[in-house]
Amino acid sequence: MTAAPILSITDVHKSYGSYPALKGVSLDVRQGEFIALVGPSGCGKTTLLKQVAGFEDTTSGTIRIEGNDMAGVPAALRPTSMVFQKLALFPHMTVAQNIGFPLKLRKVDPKVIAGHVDEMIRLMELKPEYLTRYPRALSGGEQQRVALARSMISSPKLLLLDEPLSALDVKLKKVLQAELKRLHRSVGVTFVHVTHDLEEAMMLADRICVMRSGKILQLGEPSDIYYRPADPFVAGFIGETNLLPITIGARSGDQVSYASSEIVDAAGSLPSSLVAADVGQGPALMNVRPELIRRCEKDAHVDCKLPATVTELFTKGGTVQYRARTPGGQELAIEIQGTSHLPMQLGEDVWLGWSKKDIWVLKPGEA
Ligand SMILES: Nc1ncnc2c1ncn2[C@@H]1O[C@H](COP(=O)(O)OP(=O)(O)OP(=O)(O)O)[C@@H](O)[C@H]1O
Repeated sequence: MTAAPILSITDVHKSYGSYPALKGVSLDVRQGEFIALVGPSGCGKTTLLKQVAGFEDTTSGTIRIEGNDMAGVPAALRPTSMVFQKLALFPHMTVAQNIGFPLKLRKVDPKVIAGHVDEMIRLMELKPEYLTRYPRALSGGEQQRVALARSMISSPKLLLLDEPLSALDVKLKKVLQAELKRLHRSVGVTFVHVTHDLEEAMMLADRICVMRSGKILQLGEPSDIYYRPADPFVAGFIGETNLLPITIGARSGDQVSYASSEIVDAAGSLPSSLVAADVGQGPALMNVRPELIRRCEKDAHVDCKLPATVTELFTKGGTVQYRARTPGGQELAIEIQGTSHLPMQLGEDVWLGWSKKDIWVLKPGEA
């Protein structure tokens, strides 16, 4: 990282009574970055946003924005703006009054406010005739755009988004996701976005931060998180996956030998670049995503293959999802794209193969 981070969170703890909601979180966010915070319900995502926004005092640790320690700085004086899942639009104010409210609080001249409101309306692609309407006369998606417009009007350095799209239907959500991405590109503001939707996180974020039980498990680019998860929990949380038990042997040059009771691999070794640094000799897990697995012939020249019986199949639009079981009892998930005929039938004995380039070997642990 060359430039100083716009947001620097160092060893932040937050307890509610005796309950530790954040247990030593450290995170640096670069200027203009789009960070997605993901993790199971209750892992501390909203709590972390609240500490950054200044809605709550941290129990210990430091939060710096543009290098300035935020300890004791009230929310209103922080260069942040937060958008909530449940809209906090004022029902008795028009759209224009709602959007302009943060500037009114700062006693900005009403004419100047009107100019900024017009700018925000254009930025959020809201129709000018909405300005005089009340929130109840807008759709859910339009209300969320008004909320975004209001959060942007005070030119925050950091926009904190707490699941702003989760209440919208799927179609509208897609539209607003594209809007968020466009907004982020056009304004250059740094976004920290909490979401339950992993596809949304993958699609929007420059880096994804995976949290669990008040801690950060992994921070990385979407492809890193997806293809090189830090542990079995991240691997399974970030999409369906297969974790196949293997035994790691000796390293020799850039290859690591391995053995498996089920996987047939003529080479019996893996490039060490596919093995996480903390994996030593002994038990490990080979992470193989469902979409990397294909049906193959028994004598096919593929990097890895194993026999299995198809136990379930679900057609899902352009893809077919299968479940299969190996003779050793390993359950496998397989996803095959865009076929008009079914490549495998229920109950069929098949061989399944994959190439090594997108696998990842990680240490066993709590999934
Ligand atoms: N004001 C509070 N008093 C007591 N406990 C709280 C308070 N706020 C949050 N918690 C607890 O802290 C933990 C973290 O909550 P938080 O809202 O940050 O989770 P989250 O990851 O945002 O969850 P979700 O995805 O469900 O929104 C939860 O167990 C929650 O019950």
